Parts: sequence; C-alpha cells; structure tokens
Amino acid sequence: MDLPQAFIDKYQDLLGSASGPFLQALQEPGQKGFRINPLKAQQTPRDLSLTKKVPYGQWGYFGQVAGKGIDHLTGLVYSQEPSAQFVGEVVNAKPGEKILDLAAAPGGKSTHIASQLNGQGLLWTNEIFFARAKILSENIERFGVKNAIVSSMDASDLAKALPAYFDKVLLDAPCSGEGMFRKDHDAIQYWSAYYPTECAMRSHEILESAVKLVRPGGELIYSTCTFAPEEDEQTIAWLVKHYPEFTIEAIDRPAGSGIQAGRPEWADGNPDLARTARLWPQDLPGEGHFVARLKKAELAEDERPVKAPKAQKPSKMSQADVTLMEHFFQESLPGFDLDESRLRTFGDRVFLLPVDCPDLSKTKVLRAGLCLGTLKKNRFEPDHALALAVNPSQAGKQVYDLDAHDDLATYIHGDVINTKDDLQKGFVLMTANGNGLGWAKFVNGQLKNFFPKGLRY
Ligand SMILES: C[S@@+](CC[C@H](N)C(=O)[O-])C[C@H]1O[C@@H](n2cnc3c(N)ncnc32)[C@H](O)[C@@H]1O
Repeated sequence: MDLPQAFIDKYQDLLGSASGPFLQALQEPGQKGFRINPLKAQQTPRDLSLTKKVPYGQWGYFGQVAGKGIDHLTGLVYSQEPSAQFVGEVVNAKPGEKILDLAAAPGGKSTHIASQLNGQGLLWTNEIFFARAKILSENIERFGVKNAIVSSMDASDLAKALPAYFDKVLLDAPCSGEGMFRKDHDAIQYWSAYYPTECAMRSHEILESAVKLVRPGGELIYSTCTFAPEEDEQTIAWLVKHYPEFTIEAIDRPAGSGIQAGRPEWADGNPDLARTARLWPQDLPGEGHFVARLKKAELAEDERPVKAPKAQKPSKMSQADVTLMEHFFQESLPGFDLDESRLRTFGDRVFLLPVDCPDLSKTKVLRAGLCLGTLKKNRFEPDHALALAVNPSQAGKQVYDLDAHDDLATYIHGDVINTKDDLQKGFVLMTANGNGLGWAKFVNGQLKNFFPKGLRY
C-alpha cells in the first residue's frame, strides 16, 4: 500500500521511534471480527467458530462473516472489526436508558447498543444520508431490534426536536478514516494533509448539536476511526473549552487489551485528555479507533428542570383492522405479547412503538419500533422484520424448520415448498439454525414463499 508522504512525515514527527511499527502495521492485513447477537433465541452460529474472543466485551469474536450465510441472514451475527467493538463497550448502555447514535450507518455501534439495551429503553439511531439510513434500517431489522427508532435527520434538527432528551449520545464521527486505510484503499485517495482539519471542523459542527441532545448528568461518547490529533484529542480539547459543563471521564482500558491512553501533548496539554483511549493497529488486532467519554453536569437545584417531551400517541385503528391483526397473532404467533396501546400506522404498515417513544411529529423517521406488518384488503400480512424479532417458540405449531426438512436453499431461492406437515392454513414462521428467517403462507399442502425478493439468491 502506498501511503501519502505527508502522512508518513506527520506520524514520524508525532510518534518518533514508534512510527516504524505503526507504519509497518498499516502494511499488514487486518483481522476481521464479528459480534454475536444476544437478542436471538439460539446463539450458536452455524458457520462461524467461537474459539477466538476479542479481549473486551461479551459478544465479540475474530472471524469473517459470509454476507449470504445463514448466520448473517438470520441476524445472529454482525460483522465488525475488533477495534470498532470497543466503542460500544464505552457506551455501555444499560437496559431502560435512552440512547442516541447520531451518525449511525451502517449500524455497527447501534446493533451493539441494542444488544446492551436488551429490548428495554430506547435506541434512537440516526443517519443524515437517506440512502445510508435505509441500509441502517435494514441492519436494525435483521438484528431483530424492537425498541429502535431509525431516522434520517441533520443533527441540528434532532437537537431542536429532542433537546436534553437522551441519557447517552454517541457521535461516531464522519472522519478522515486513517484507520480504514488497510480495509479500504479508497480512503487513502481522499486523504490530504488538510483533510483531518476539514473533518475536525465538521465534527465540531455536529458536536454543537450533540451537546444539546444530552440530558443533564448524561454522557456524550465521541469516537473516530482516525489517528489524526485534529479530530481526536484536539476536538475533545475544543469541546471542553467551549462547553465547560462537560468533563472528560476515564475509560476503562482492560489489562492486556493493548489499548493506549490519549495524548494530551497532541492538543492543549489538558491532562484529562489522557483519560481518552487510542486503539493503534501496532498494539492490538484491529484497524484503529479513538474514543472519548464526557459527562454533562447535573442541573443546579435552582435551575429549571428540562420539560419532558410529549409522548407519541398511538394510532386510532378501526375495529376491523384490529380484528384482522388479532386473528393473525392468534393463528401464527400465539406467544407474542401484542400491546395494542402501542400500535401506530404509517400508511398501511403497522408498527409496535417502543415503550418510551417520544413525539415523532418533528422528525423524519424510517422505522418506529417493530414493523409488524401491512394491512391489505381483508387480511394482515406479517413483515419480514417480525420474523427476525420473534422467538420461534412464540409461533406455537406454526413453525417450519428449514434445516430439518432440508429446504433451506429452496426457501432462500424464493420457491414454493410442498409439505405433509400438520400445519394450519395461514402464516408459518420459517426457521434456520433455530432462529426466524422469514414467513411462508400454508395453503393446501404448499408453503408459499414470503422471503423478501431482494434477499433471494
Ligand atoms: C464513521 S461513520 C458511522 C459508522 C457507524 N457508527 C457504524 O458503526 O456502523 C460516520 C457516519 O456519519 C455520517 N455523516 C456524514 N456527514 C455527516 C454530518 N454532517 N452529520 C451527521 N452525520 C454525518 C456518514 O454518512 C457516516 O454514515
């Protein structure tokens, strides 16, 4: 790999004798990783081995996920290089918290946060570019997340809609991507000596909104996949100077993980910058990241408490539509707890809103909780998202084990399956490796295929 001379000079200057191993590491192949999804009923992958664990976090392993493999299609794994997995560990979401992932596509950190929340609380995951937000939404769907709102908004609009709303806000900033050089050689083409400064200015702009979104006493987590001090320590130095209500908190760096402290001398010398974390590719098996954790001061007693935002109202659905849905759930998902007070329609699609769903009227949302399905004329058709979010035990007898019947390839291809199984007329949950993969409709000895056309092969 040909690194720009200005890049080499810069890091020789910053790192001195340590620059040799750093520049050498960038020439070596990186290690792939993935995380297991604890939201799934069955958590042993079919094709991936769980022998080599990433040294931090509960769910991370080394190995390469096959994009069309069953572990990926059922949402049992999320491909994420090891150093990126540390960011979620620093977020450390607790079930019940309200978390915002501000720059979230394609969803590596968001799916990690969803694992930590374990269905309780709210994950608001946002991506400014709509095309990328759609990919984020698909990944949230495959992961089987029920309590996420996916939006595509500018950070300043989000700050107007939900001021001081979140317990924790993650900004995994769009950056100069020096930590991507090994994985993505195009990242080198974008790079110039001035590029980190440009990216830092964009980070400052997004942070001006991010600080408003954190509740008093809440946390802001800032991360990049670049080594550039302009975007890392210097940006955090800028932040605490302009927003003194934020203090830099220590990050626990597990012994033996190879994670290093941030470098105060590369910014304004503020010793608290040593509380940030740097992941260097010469010190650990990963591409490289920077992470900082900041706490916003609590409000003083005489300060006015922030007004609680309005809650999202459910939709008033017609009795006929509710009956259609109830019929589907009784027949095909009898074990699913359908809380009718949280149903919200968007056109003909019905969503089960997260328990803590704020008013969505000033937001641009692609997914509001779990998409249950679509109301068609005189019938309810379950959504693919529902198949990925349920535990197969909730489907009672309306389950078809594709492995046991040796029908997996037929189903993924989109073909009809003939069966003599004792199934009731109606929708059947199709499972692979113990987890939901999609729907089929059983009529006259045939399972009609509802696997999404875009996923078939
Ligand atoms: C480092 S990536 C996020 C990766 C993601 N957190 C993950 O783990 O999969 C940064 C994201 O910021 C988005 N972005 C670019 N410009 C932005 C802006 N001005 N405001 C907010 N997000 C922006 C990019 O499109 C990109 O998806």
